[in-house]
Amino acid sequence: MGAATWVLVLNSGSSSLKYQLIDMAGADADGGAERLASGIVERIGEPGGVADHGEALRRAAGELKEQGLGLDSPRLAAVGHRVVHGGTRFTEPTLITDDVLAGIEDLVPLAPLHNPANITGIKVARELRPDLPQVAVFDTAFHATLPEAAARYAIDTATADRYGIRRYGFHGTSHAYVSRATAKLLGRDPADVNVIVLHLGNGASASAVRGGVCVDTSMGLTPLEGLVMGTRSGDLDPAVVFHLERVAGMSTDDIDRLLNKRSGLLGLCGDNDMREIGRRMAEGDKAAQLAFDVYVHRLRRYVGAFSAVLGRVDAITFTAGVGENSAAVRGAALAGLHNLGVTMDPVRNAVRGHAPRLVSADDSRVAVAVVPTDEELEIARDTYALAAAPQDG
Ligand SMILES: Nc1ncnc2c1ncn2[C@@H]1O[C@H](COP(=O)(O)OP(=O)(O)O)[C@@H](O)[C@H]1O
Ligand SMILES: CC(=O)OP(=O)(O)O
Ligand SMILES: [Mg+2]
Repeated sequence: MGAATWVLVLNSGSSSLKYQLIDMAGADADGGAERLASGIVERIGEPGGVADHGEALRRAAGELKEQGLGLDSPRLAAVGHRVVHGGTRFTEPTLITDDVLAGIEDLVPLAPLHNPANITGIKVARELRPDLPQVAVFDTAFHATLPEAAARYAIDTATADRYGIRRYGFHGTSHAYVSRATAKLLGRDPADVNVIVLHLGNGASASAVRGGVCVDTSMGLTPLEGLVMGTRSGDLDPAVVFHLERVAGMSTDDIDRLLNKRSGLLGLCGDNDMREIGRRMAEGDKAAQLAFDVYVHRLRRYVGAFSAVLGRVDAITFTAGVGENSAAVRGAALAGLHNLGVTMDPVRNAVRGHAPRLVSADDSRVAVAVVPTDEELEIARDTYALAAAPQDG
């Protein structure tokens, strides 16, 4: 029988559970981890779907068992959980104790769509394998290095400090993984490379990474700020909220739902999937075109802003569902930015692929890259390093 080198990674979203079982036996900084199984349980809490994240995890466990990879296996070393909000308390991967779990529960008001699902995943995994180390890997952790000038909102300091109001940033495992992978693609040491990472999935965020250290990011107190997303508005004048309260008579919860669930691409054109928007644009659909234009305009603003924040930019990297797959978004976001040293290669940009690749012209001062993200592998590495790797000495 082999040693316990498997890590189960759970990535609970607001209505889905993604899981992967990864064997870390041969893993090093450059790869070697082996994906044994992966799956997704979708439509959690929706008609026709499973009831909650607890049931989703039991279903995932059943699917693994059918493949001969049951969670009762002695090869399983630890469970790694994506936890979206770590607040100021959790800035490193953390072994989950009762006290840590209580700390994650305290952060629910800052991430009401995300942290409750993560907490259910932790509780059910502990029930299934109480003997195993469980590790929380926080979306916010990579952004803990933000300088105060970038992390502070310009509001009354006492109020901000009392209520923990500051920029936390999210998608940190993705920004960390992709910025390192970009340096590797360029054949350079991450410590010497400045990268703007554009993580464009359902949730979307940009970050500015200087020498491997995050110095700015577009998401804020919650994952609502910044870029236009599938269903979230991203940046807007905070007075929009007061206006909707006073003039439209909407409640705080109504506005929360509006901005998180009925805005972004969906709010602008009725579709939140960039593939469908592309099809509609090809048919001359004006609403779809406007949604695309607003999305891209916001992206360009952040590219410009983070170019100024970094001073010297070595690479701009696209990742996640839209970033990895939409040549149209990449092309439009970076068109005509020669003054910033960016020249795309339209042919390279149009080629589909699954490997990290360059899509800029050879004479572009700033490299433009597409790098598939792998949040699960990053979480598995953090989990294994903390809980399961053979200790020296
Ligand atoms: N071929 C494609 N072309 C354009 N957009 C795509 C394509 N495939 C996926 N997407 C976009 O990626 C989004 C999902 O991204 P993903 O990173 O998987 O999201 P998340 O992990 O946040 O759920 C979809 O909503 C869709 O807009
Ligand atoms: C933090 C966040 O926005 O996550 P997701 O993209 O999974 O919704
Ligand atoms: Mg994602």
